[in-house]
Amino acid sequence: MLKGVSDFFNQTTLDERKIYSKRSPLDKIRWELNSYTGENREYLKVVAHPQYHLPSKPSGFRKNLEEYGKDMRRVVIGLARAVSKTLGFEEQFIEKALELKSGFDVMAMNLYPPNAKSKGAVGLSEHTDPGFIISLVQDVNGGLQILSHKGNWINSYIPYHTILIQLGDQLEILTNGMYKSHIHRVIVGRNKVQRISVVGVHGPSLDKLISPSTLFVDDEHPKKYREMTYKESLVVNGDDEVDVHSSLEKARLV
Ligand SMILES: O=C(O)CCC(=O)C(=O)O
Ligand SMILES: [Fe+2]
Repeated sequence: MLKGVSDFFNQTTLDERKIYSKRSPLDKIRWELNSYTGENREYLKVVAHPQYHLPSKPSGFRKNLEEYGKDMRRVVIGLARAVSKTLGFEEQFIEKALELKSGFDVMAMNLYPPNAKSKGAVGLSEHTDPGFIISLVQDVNGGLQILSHKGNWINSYIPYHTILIQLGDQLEILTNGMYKSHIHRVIVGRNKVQRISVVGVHGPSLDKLISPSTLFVDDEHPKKYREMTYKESLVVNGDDEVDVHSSLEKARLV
């Protein structure tokens, strides 16, 4: 799958990729190249569920990604059940609360240049991701940092053939802040070679209203987030659904 993504970036011309630049807020495929001090990243984001949208070139790319997407959905449902059980609730708790069966998934394929070709040290500035959970695979190690609860940046080490799972905004909202959406960033300052990551943002159904579950709210733990559909939360800052940008700050009540 990573080879397919690498072929997309390395075996197509810039003009072939530019076809997927922003055309409309309803785009299902979005490409962008950012090269400035705040961001050094080329990316392709595609809607992956309920329906998969993928460029037809290069050959093999589509098939590999579809297969990975299908397998990841099984992992996501499995994790939803495991987390529900860990919380002491019925197995279907998260699946139902987020309507994951018709969940909105986006796959972001990111290419970061080697440091010799980047403008500054930042690949992607600090942010959280929307959704229930976020899956991440990469071709070479280096760059992704996660903010610890003590406020230190931790370099992530992801062993080869491993999928890193991060928590997303809607899990934080559903649990009224018990689980925190991970703050992370990408640093390219020491990267000798280019790095590719494939990030799956696995979210609720677009029309599902997401708010803190009553199971997490009581006199000692007042409601910390306002209610919004997943779609509203994705577009409230003027972004498009396919951009999958966080709006957690807008949802916060306290
Ligand atoms: O490339 C990475 O390691 C992280 C990318 C990321 O955070 C994102 O696409 O939201
Ligand atoms: Fe992210």
